[in-house]
Order: sequence, then C-alpha cells, then structure tokens
Amino acid sequence: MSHLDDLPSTPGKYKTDKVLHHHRYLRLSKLTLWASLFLALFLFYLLLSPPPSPSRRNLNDSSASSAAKYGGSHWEKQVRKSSRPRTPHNGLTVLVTGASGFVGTHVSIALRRRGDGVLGLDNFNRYYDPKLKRARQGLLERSGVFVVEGDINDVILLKKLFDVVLFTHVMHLAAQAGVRYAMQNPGSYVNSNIAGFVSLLEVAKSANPQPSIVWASSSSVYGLNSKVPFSEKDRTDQPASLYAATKKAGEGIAHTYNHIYGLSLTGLRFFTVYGPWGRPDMAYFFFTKDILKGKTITVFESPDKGSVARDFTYIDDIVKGCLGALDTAGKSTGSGGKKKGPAMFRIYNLGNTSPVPVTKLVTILEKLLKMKAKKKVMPLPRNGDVEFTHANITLAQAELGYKPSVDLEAGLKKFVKWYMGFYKKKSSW
Ligand SMILES: O=C(O)[C@H]1O[C@H](OP(=O)(O)OP(=O)(O)OC[C@H]2O[C@@H](n3ccc(=O)[nH]c3=O)[C@H](O)[C@@H]2O)[C@H](O)[C@@H](O)[C@@H]1O
Repeated sequence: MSHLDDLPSTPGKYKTDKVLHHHRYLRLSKLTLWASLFLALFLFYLLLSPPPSPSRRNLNDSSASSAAKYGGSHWEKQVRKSSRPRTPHNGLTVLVTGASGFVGTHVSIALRRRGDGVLGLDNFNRYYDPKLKRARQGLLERSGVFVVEGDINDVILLKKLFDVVLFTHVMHLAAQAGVRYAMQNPGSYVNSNIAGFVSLLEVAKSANPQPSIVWASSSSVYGLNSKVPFSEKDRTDQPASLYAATKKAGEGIAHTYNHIYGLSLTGLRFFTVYGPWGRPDMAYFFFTKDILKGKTITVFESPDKGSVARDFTYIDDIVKGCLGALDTAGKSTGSGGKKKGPAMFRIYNLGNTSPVPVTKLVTILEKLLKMKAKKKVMPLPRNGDVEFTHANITLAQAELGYKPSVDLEAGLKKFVKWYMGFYKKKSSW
C-alpha cells in the first residue's frame, strides 16, 4: 500500500489538508506515546541500576566489560597473601599488571615459583578471547597468584593496592598489543599504553617506598630503520604504526618520571614473543589454527618479493630476561613523590638475535602439524607491519645475564603441543 492510498477518493484542497492534518496529528500522538514509554523505561532502568563506581576511569571500549571487583576484608586478605614472598624479608613483592596476558602469566608463575610475592592485575578486556585469559587465570591461581580484576586507568584501585601492599617492584605488562589492530581501534592504544602507563607511574611515584618498575616496550620502536641488528643506541623516531608510536611515547614518559621523581625504570623491547599460552592475534597462533582448519593463510612479502622476517623470541627466554631486569633493577630514589637522587633508567632489547623469514615459520608449522598450508602470498600491506626485525642483545647479555637458548623450531614444537592439548580439551569453545 502506497502513501497515496491514504488520500480520499475525491480530493479537494481543503478536505485533503484536513485529512492530512488529522493523520499527522495521529502520527504525532503515537510518536509522543512511544517517546514517553521509552523515557519511562529509561528512567526505570536508571532507578534500578547501581550507581557507577567512582573509581572507574575507563575510556577504553575494549576494557569496558571489566567492572572493577575489589574491596572488603576477604579481598584484602587475598591481596596480601598473594603478595607475600615465601620467606619473609627475602624475595621481591611484585605487582604484575596484565597478569592474565601471555607474558604476564609466564612471568608471574616464574616469580611465584622461585618464592617471590606476586599480585596480578588484569582488566580481562576483549581484544582477544577472554576465555583464554580466564584459563590463564586458573593456572595462576593454582600457582598461588591472585589476580585483581581492574584497569590500570583506575587510579583509586591502584592507590588501594599500594596502600594494602608495599610493592618493591612493578612488572608492567598491561598494554594494548598488536601492530595491525591500531588502525581499527587507535583509542585503545592511547588509553592503555599512554594514559594507563601514566596512571600507574603517578601512583608509583607517590608511593612510599616507591617501587622499581620494569615494563614492556617493543621492538616496533625501531620502525623503518634499515641498519641491522637493531641496537638500543639506534634512532627510534620513525615508527611505522600507532602501536609503535605509543610504545615510543612510553619510553619518553618513563624517562620523565625517572628524571623528576627518581623512579627506577627499565624498558624491555620485546621481539615477537611466542610460545604456549600465546596470543591468538599473532601470526604463528592463527596460522596454526587456520592450517588445521584447511583455511587459506595470507603470507606477506616485501616489495622486492622477498620474505618478511622476524626475530621470533621464545617465551621462556623472555621470562628469564624479565626476571634478570627485576633482579638488577636499582631502587627508586624518591619517596612520596620527592626525588632524593638520580635513579636507574635502562632500556634493553630482548630478542633472539636470529631472524627467521615468515615463509620458514610456515614451513616449520606445516612439518609440526603434518599438514600442508593453503597459502596466499600478498605484498606487505601498509598497516604498520615492518619488513624485518633483528635484535642486538649485547647489552642485555652483559647487564641482565640474558641468553636466549630456544630456536624457532624447538619453540614452535612446544607451542603446537600446548595448542593441540589445550584446544582438544576445549573443543566446545
Ligand atoms: O616485536 C614486537 O614488538 C611485536 O611483535 C608482535 O608483532 P609482529 O612481529 O608484527 O607479530 P605478528 O603479528 O605475529 O606477525 C609476525 C609476522 O607475520 C607476518 N604476517 C602477519 C599476519 C598475516 O596474516 N600474515 C603475515 O605474513 C607479519 O608481517 C610479521 O612479519 C606483537 O604482535 C606485538 O604486540 C609486539 O610488540
């Protein structure tokens, strides 16, 4: 039925206007009725829903799911217990942010295993499947690590944690990771890697005593550099992605807090970390998934038709580097926000120092999975990826005792074994 059917059969001007006016009136009153109904429902909803927690300082839509869940004497007991080193007065008391993330889980367990006190903090955002993060949380709980559910932008929560526990160290791993996703959700990088980092440093600088902080920077800060291997002394002023730019900004921010407040700060430039319990957004992880499903994978090549390459670094080597950085971190020199002298400021590459072409990564996976990959080769898109990475690790070797020992084939073997076991058990996912 067209709107013309509404008109009377013998339309005279006056009559038509009158009828139209009547119809408009009817539509208007219907509209008013619906609007009032919606308004009433909305007011009813507002009345019933609890007031938002004043402690939420969360602009990140990806973490919006994580309502802060903390407070109360039982919660404080859990926080204290988890943070306590096995032997009192001997061992670190570490706050690990991003504890249910890939590196966070491994580092927390390693610290706990050797007797340090570890408290986890994680917002369980939905950047990738939160069920994997929950499974890692289960692993952490079984190792005696309690994970507080909250965001690093939640200053009130951070202050509360520092009130309850005198942390000697912070291992800051909470971040928005991933190079390519920065084009889809730039705000999440600013929110986590810049605003969140500043929130943490603000609280840490005012803590008394101030903790020493070790945090995750990234190999991506080397951006478009062509001189290899990448050394800490090289320029880092031509990032290729917003992700890289926020990590580079983090290094500048860290320097400021070291300079003004005497916070001891160590930045670790991780090089494409992989392994069991890894991140599903990374190529080695989703290549495995897609090869097993018989789905085509896209393999990027450089403009000269060469393979892009990465200095893939196995998680256990990274964990050793993180522990080395925590153990050698000097004390912060300020207290309650006042600097008393210069404090340590360090940056290290944590790579494997043997880059492998992505085509080789695929060949290894095919061998381990006993399946041929369906490959589509594509030129490297302009989405932030760089052509190659290669770490010079001399400094970390000398000062942290860092010595990577797992090659890509051995590391992927462990990853594939974990993957098969984990997803077989979770076949209903
Ligand atoms: O080293 C780092 O600092 C960074 O390492 C990884 O970033 P990336 O090396 O790009 O790791 P993947 O996303 O797993 O990519 C690995 C390689 O596979 C290639 N790739 C990726 C995706 C794809 O579909 N096809 C493909 O060939 C990429 O170009 C890259 O050369 C992490 O995702 C970052 O969070 C981290 O900071």
